[in-house]
Amino acid sequence: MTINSDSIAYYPLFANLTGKACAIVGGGAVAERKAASLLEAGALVTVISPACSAQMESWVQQGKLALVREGYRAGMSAVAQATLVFAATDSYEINESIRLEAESLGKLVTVADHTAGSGFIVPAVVRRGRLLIAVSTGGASPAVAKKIKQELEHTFGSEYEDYLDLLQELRLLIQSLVGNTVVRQHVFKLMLEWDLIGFIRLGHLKAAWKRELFDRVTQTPTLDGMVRIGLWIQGHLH
Ligand SMILES: C[C@@]1(CC(=O)O)C2=NC(=C\c3[nH]c(c(CCC(=O)O)c3CC(=O)O)Cc3[nH]c(c(CC(=O)O)c3CCC(=O)O)/C=C3\N/C(=C\2)[C@@H](CCC(=O)O)[C@]3(C)CC(=O)O)/[C@H]1CCC(=O)O
Ligand SMILES: NC(=O)c1ccc[n+]([C@@H]2O[C@H](COP(=O)([O-])OP(=O)(O)OC[C@H]3O[C@@H](n4cnc5c(N)ncnc54)[C@H](O)[C@@H]3O)[C@@H](O)[C@H]2O)c1
Repeated sequence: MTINSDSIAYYPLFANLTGKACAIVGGGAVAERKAASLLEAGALVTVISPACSAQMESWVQQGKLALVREGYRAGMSAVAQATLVFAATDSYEINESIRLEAESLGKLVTVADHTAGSGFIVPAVVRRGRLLIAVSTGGASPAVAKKIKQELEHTFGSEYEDYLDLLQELRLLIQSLVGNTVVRQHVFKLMLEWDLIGFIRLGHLKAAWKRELFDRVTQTPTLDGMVRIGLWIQGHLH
C-alpha cells in the first residue's frame, strides 16, 4: 500500500532511551548523525555496516559504539534486540528489507529514504539543559527544520539551562508549601512573570541571592507575595 505522507498526523513524544539497545544499519553520513543523537540520549547503539565513517570508527575505538562489520541480512541479533531500528544504507531495496523484518518483529523503524513508510522520523533539536525543543516539517524539508532550529538557538540561549533548573526547584518548593491546587496554579503563573531570564543573563544568579529568593517564597507563598517578589527581582535589574 502506498502511504501518502500528507495524511500522516505525526504523534510527538520524547523517548527515554537510556540503556536501551538501538540498531543502525549503514555507516555513512546519515547513520553517523543518528548515532550521534542516540549516544547523546544514552542509548546503547549497534551499527551494522561493512564500512563506516571515521567519526564512527573513533566512537568504536572509544567503546561508545558497537559495530558489526557485516552487510545486513535477516535474523541479525542486533536488530532483534533493538528498541528502535534505523535503516540508513544507500540501497532502497536493502532499507526496505530491514523495514519489513523490523516491522514483523514489532519494532519501530525509520527508513532514511522512505519517509512515508517510516514508523517514526527524527526532528531537529535544540537542547538547553532540561529544555528540549524539537522541530519537524513532517519530512517536507529537513533543511527548513534545521534552519528553524538555528533560529530557536538564538532565541533560547544557554541561560535557559539555569532558568529551568531554578524553576524546577521553585516549583517543588511551592508544591510543598501551597496545598490548594487552584492557588498553586496561579502562583506558578505569576512566577513566570518574574524576569529571571534577564537576571541570569546578567550573571546575577549567585548562591546568596538564590537563598534569599527561596526564603522570600517560603515566607509568602501567596499571590501578593509572588507579585512583590517580581518587583524585588525587577529592582535588582536596574
Ligand atoms: C532534522 C534532521 C535530524 C537528523 O537527521 O538527525 C533530519 N534531517 C536532517 C538534515 C538533512 N537531511 C537532508 C538534508 C539535505 C537537504 C534536504 O534534502 O532538505 C539535510 C540538511 C543538512 O544536512 O544540512 C536530506 C534528507 N532527509 C531525509 C531524506 C529522505 C527523503 O526525503 O526521502 C533526505 C534526502 C533527500 C534527497 O536526497 O532528495 C529525510 C528525513 N530527514 C529527517 C531529519 C526526517 C524529517 C525531518 C523533518 O520532519 O523535517 C526524515 C524524514 C527522516 C529521518 O531521517 O529521520 C537533520 C537536521 C539536523 C540538524 O539539526 O542539523
Ligand atoms: N534521512 C536523512 O536525513 C537523509 C539525508 C540524506 C540522505 N538520505 C538518504 O539516506 C541514504 C544514506 O545516506 P548516506 O549519506 O548516509 O549514504 P552513504 O553512502 O554515506 O552511506 C551508506 C552506508 O550504507 C552502508 N551499506 C551499504 N550496503 C549495506 C548493507 N547491505 N548492509 C549494511 N550497510 C550497508 C555503506 O557501507 C555505507 O556506510 C541515501 O541513500 C539517501 O537517499 C537520508
